[in-house]
This record gives sequence, structure tokens and C-alpha cells, in this order.
Amino acid sequence: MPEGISTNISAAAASASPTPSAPTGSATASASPASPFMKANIIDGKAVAAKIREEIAAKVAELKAKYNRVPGLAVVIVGDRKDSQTYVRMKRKACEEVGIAPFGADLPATATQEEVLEAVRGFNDNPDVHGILVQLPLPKHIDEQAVLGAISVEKDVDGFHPLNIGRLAMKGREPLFAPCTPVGCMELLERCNIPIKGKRAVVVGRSNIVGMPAALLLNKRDATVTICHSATKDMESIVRQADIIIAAAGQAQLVRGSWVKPGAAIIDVGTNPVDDPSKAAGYRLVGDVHFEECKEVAGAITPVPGGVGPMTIAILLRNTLDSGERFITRDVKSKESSRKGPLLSRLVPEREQLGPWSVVAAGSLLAGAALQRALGSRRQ
Ligand SMILES: Nc1nc2c(c(=O)[nH]1)N[C@@H](CN(C=O)c1ccc(C(=O)N[C@@H](CCC(=O)O)C(=O)O)cc1)CN2
Repeated sequence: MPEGISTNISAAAASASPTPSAPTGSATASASPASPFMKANIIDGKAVAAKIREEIAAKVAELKAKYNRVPGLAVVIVGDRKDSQTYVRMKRKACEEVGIAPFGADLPATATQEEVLEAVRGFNDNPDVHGILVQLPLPKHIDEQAVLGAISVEKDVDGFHPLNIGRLAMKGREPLFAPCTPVGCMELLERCNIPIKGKRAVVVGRSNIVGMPAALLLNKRDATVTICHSATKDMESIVRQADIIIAAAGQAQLVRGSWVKPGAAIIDVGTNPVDDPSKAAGYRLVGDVHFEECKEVAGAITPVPGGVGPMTIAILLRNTLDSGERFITRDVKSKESSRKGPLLSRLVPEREQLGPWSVVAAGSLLAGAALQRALGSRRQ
């Protein structure tokens, strides 16, 4: 098992302890000493997400108690795709559960680009909305880049605005928000104490929503990152070098057990419906990883469902909380400084306004300036 991977991922992850947790010998974690292969720890994304949501609910309650305001999230959906409708419902319900105020615009599939932009602009201008997202994919006649670029960069809790993505790609710059699913993947690695710095990471897939930002986040954490895509030759030999695999190709069970280095950590982002007459719905979800094969070889692996999916919504709530906190505290500070008087606000920068002494200091500055002017005019 690689250094740092705990044997009880769910317990360790939920506690978010910065040090590797003590082995507990859970049944899912035992590797036979005679076998070169191992049985992976199953990373319980649902438990980690539940813990994060608890943390968020407590912080929202604090904001409410202190300022009588809560963060607000606006979700824009265009059309009636069943999967998108489900995700939007989940997001609105999750908001209500943690105390975030839900706002929304449900537009028909026939909505024009201008109508979608109008909805976004309305939320940009609404001071009770601190986060805005447009559910993807959009109908084909809508220009996705134009819509995502119209969201205020300060309310872009999905982290898809070109400015936020650009900052994610640059050394020494930080975005205001990073995309939720890739951040969720990183959070699972971190909370499970899986080392990232100096490790080889392979991201399978290069989408704007997951693959590319996941590679950028791994790079920021000093992993050596390779991106595989549809034109990659001999993908399996590249994946076999990875200590960390992030599978986000949108292809059911693409990554096979024989592709995996023993002990590697696998984060499976795929959610592919496959026919299953034994299920009431007639289908079940599988990931981009062949779970049954890979769990015999990997050191740690996320299941589908119950792995990365729940993290996407938990991180969205956290981004919204961060944004709400930023807006609300800024509003409070600017109201305080305007109460202190407009002249002082203009003369002394906000951080230097230190109560009554700053009034005395500003008064002395004004008096000093007047004296200098008077002396200057006498000398002439
Ligand atoms: N604007 C956005 N659009 C889309 C995003 C996104 O982050 N922002 N991501 C995906 C869909 N998505 C959220 O929007 C999402 C996908 C999956 C889950 C999830 O919890 N999955 C569960 C299974 C749920 C089920 O049974 O159907 C799991 O994996 O356990 C949440 C959110 C595309 N669009």
C-alpha cells in the first residue's frame, strides 16, 4: 500500500485529519501478504460530502446569527434534460438543507441566447445572490462560452469563467473559485491522506468541466501530470505509471484492472448509465473505471455512485458560502465606513481607519496641510 493511504478511508476522510490515520484493519482494506495485488480501500465520498455539508451548515448559521444574512445561490437551467433536472433539484435541496437561499430560473429548451443572458445579468445585479451557475450542457443553439463569460467573475461558483480558469492555469495566481468536481477529487485525496506532491498523476479526459481543471489543480499541488485523451496512443501503458488516476473520459469501464499500478489511488468521475433489468429504473450507473477489476489492484478507489458525485454538490455549497461570506462582510465594512463619514472614507484607506484616533489623525493632516499652504503663501 502506498505511503500515507489509510486503511479506513471513510473514518479518516470525514475527520479531515492532516496526519495519516491509524490503521483500523477494516475488512475492505486487507491485502494478502502473499499476493502482489491488493484490495483497495473504498473511499466513501458520500460520508466525506456529508461532513463538509455539516461544516457549511454551521458556518451559514454563524453568518445568519452575526449579520442576519445568508449566502444565496442562483441556478439557471435551460431545457428539460432529465439528468440536468435531477442535478438541479439536488442542488436546490442541498441549499435548503444547509441554509443557503436558493434562487432559480427555469427556461424552456426554446429560450433564446438573449433570454439566458438576461437571466444571468439579473442575478449578477441581485445583491442577495452570491453565487450563480448555469447547468450544463446547454441546448446546442446557445453559445456556452458567451453565457459562462457573462456570469460575474465574483459570483462564478462553478469556476468556469475564463478569468477563473486562466488564473488556475497560471503560476502564482489563484482563481476566486475552481470547478466543483475537480476540487471534490482533490479534497478526497487530501482528506484520505493520499500524497500528491512529486507523485505521477494521470488524468484520463480533458473536458472543461473536469479533466483539464483536474490536471491544473494536480499541477498546482506539485504532481507530475499527464493528460490522456481520445488521440493518446497506448493509453494503458501511460496509466500504468500513475500513482494517482483521475478517470473522467465519459466512457463506461474504460480503465481496466490490468492498467493499474498496484497501490495506485483511483478517483472515478464517470457516471454512465448501463442497462440493468434487475433495477427498478431499468439501468444502473457505472464509472469510467472497471471497479471490480481495479479494486483488486488499487490502494484506494472511489465507487460509482457514492464517490465523486456527492462531492460536486458539497463543493458547490462551499464555494457559495465563501462567496456569500466575502460579499456580506464587504457590505458590512462599507456600511461601517460610510457611517464614519464620507470625508474620512475618502482621506484614509479602509484598513487604516482605526476608530476615533483616525479622526484625530485626519484632522491633524488637514490642519497641517492648511498651515503649509498659509506658510507657503507668506513666503512668496
Ligand atoms: N454547471 C454545471 N453543470 C454540470 C456540472 C457542474 O459541476 N456544473 N457537473 C455535472 C453534473 N452534476 C452537477 O451539476 C452532478 C453529477 C453527479 C452528481 C451526483 O451526486 N451523482 C451521484 C449519482 C446520482 C444519481 O443517482 O443520478 C453519485 O455519483 O453518487 C451530482 C452532480 C454536469 N453538469
